[in-house]
Amino acid sequence: MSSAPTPNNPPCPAYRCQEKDSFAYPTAVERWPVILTNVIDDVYKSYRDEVDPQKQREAKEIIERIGALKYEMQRDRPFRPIEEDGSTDYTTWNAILSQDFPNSSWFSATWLFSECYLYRRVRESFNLTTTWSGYDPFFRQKTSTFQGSSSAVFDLARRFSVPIPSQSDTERHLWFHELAQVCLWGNATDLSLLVNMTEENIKSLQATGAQRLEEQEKNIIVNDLERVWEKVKEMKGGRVDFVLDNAGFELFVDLVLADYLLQTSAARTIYFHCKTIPWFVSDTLPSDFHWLLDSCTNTFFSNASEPDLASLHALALRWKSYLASGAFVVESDPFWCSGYAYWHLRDQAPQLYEELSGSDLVVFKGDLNFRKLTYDCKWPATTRFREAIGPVMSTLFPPLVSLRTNKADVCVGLREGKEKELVESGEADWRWSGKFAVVEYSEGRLN
Ligand SMILES: O=P(O)(O)OC[C@H]1O[C@](O)(CO)[C@@H](O)[C@@H]1O
Repeated sequence: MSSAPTPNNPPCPAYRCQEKDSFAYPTAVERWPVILTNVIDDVYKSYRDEVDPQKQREAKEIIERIGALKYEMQRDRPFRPIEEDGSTDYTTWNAILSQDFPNSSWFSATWLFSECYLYRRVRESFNLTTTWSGYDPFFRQKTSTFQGSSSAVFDLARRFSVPIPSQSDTERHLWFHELAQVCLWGNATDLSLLVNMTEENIKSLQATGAQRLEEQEKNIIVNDLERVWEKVKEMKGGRVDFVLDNAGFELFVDLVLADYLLQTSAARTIYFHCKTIPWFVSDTLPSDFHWLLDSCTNTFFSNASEPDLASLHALALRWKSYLASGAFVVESDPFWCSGYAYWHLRDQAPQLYEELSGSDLVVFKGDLNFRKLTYDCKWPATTRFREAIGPVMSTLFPPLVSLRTNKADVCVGLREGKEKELVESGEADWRWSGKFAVVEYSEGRLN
């Protein structure tokens, strides 16, 4: 590699929305317009009964701005700077725009950057108002999808509401494998992709039973789970960090795994890293985290049976007690909502990097985190994960694992011949169909 990678010049050629054979293209052409239209519909629903004239006027302004954004994006106009919108990060955005994307437009820039910029522009539309600046236009969708996940939520609550009895090493091993897989497949159901999925499709992806997990295990095309277990089984009262992805069901299963790590004393503290602004539709904000705990103890799932509700309440009360005792810590940092790949974590967010350096294991959930770890570029699929996450993350950072269902082109870590097998077995869209997953581990800093 001749020079250090930069956002518009990753270590391998970038995926760009203008490339019709990449998932970037349908994402920009078909999915982004739907997502923006849904934002408009949501604001409309929220303001139509509003009596405050300022709120009404500002809602109309937001709708106009999102309409203009959609027009600009669909016609591949050049990027413009983020307005001074009262946020702390607009200068960082404008610096990257002028340094790295001075002549770029929506389809010519890297897919990773364009998509992050899209969500930052949505936020700008709200930030520029007085009465809507804290509003999350995706909250309604997040809550209704969580409501639709109730059968998997209660399956898990019935099993895990009671504290885990003491376990033999073999039992611990088996439980860890099962819960890590539940946590992995919880990523299959994110809202930006599920625009066209039926409730039945979603339920099948969320199935938590052992038999179903066993069937799905063959779809984990890179599986380092055993290496993760080797690390976890040695841990005693450590620190684990979850760089979260989606709110709702995915967060729920993250909490189940985190709870298991606490109860088995592998971890003493679990840090959850949330987004700072509404992001990729369903990503977790600190408010979503607290909302989830509340929705499991209030009347949100009011149609469930008494025993089911009692299980869920018991589980959520235990999680709340972890928050109160400091065993669960909720954090957020603007870096997670920047346009930078994680190759730049140390230089762009030194404090966050420093803090994460104290972790024993950092769990990166979901597709976008994987894209950012690997710089979202055209690595040969057999590239080693260590190489794709770059020198800092592979040799100076703590052990890390990415739990990701594949929803974008980039993929690394495959064994020789696997890609060919997938394509020949009729899975031409294996990179982004969401049917396959990877668990990729880096043992991190060289002591
Ligand atoms: O919630 P996740 O797993 O990060 O998925 C979001 C991803 O899904 C997609 O919407 C699929 O392309 C990507 O844009 C993004 O990387």
